[in-house]
Amino acid sequence: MALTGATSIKAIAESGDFTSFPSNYTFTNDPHNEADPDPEESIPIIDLSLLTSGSADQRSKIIHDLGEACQEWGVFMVINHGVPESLIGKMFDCCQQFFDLPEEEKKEFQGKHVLDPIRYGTSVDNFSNGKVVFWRDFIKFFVHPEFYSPNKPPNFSDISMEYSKGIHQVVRELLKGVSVSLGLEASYIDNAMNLESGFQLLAANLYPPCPKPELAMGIPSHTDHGLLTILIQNGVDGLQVLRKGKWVNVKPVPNSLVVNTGDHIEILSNGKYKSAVHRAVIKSEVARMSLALANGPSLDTVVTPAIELVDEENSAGYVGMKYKEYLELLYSKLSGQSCLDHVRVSSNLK
Ligand SMILES: O=C(O)CCC(=O)C(=O)O
Ligand SMILES: [Fe+2]
Repeated sequence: MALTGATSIKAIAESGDFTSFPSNYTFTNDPHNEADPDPEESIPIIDLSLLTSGSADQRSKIIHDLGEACQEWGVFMVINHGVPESLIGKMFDCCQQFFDLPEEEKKEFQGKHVLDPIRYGTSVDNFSNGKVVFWRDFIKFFVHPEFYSPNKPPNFSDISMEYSKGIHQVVRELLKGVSVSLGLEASYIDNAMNLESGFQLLAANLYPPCPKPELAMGIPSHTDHGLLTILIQNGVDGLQVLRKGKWVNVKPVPNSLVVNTGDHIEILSNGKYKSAVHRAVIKSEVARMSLALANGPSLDTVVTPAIELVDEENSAGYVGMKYKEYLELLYSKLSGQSCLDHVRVSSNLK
């Protein structure tokens, strides 16, 4: 089989047609340094029901924990989030059915432009300018404020609409807590980021079984562009987050949502909360699937550090940029690598 970027990883993995591992899948930039198998601290857990309906004491404890999770980790798990397990199960079923479609049918969804609302692809966006192909197929679609979805399988659209609405609700609640943790009004981020028309991008990632998982990479080290990304997986681990210079394996507790901070939380908080650096490794003999739902400001919002967080001691560390322009820069010029350096005020590197 010809190993070109246009061939899905699923088709390649299923063909089993390797005499030696193809060099264009061998990833060397980000050496596969092992994550610490037994880290001293574990990833924080936030009980959302205490944030939304706990006592005043419980609420202030959770807000404190949430602030600490954002500041110290950039990743945390949310339990009692209210998104039904059955709905999550249906989402995975739909995504599996999508990836199981014949190649020609999936290719109908290949976008031409990086901001096309539905994009099926392999490796990473705009990968053709890079030499390494990552061990991942994806389908990405915009679900808010306008809703798009592939029309195959037939119930994909209904299920993903229900799922993304449920997640938007969770994100808006979390961002109330994040606002208070920054010393701002609870509705601050919701208003400043125009979350009523906030941009949501749903990405389903498929990482098929790999004959040499130690040589390949699913998604290399990166940060996400939005405010918060909500991630769930099909029970197979592979997400790692960089903490204090070391990769930490994320092992979600049952029925939790994994949340990571994105670039626009870093900008808005004037660098108090950093955008989480993470990657997806290939480890398993079985297929891994993850659903990453990026939740950002509205596309027209010009994001700057919150004025309340800027003073003589803490000058603004980032220049304002419209979120849409940020995305265009990220995807068309920078091939999905972090854009933060472009908005960071260089005299204020933290
Ligand atoms: O599959 C994962 O665990 C990570 C996915 C991810 O980082 C992304 O889609 O941006
Ligand atoms: Fe990511």
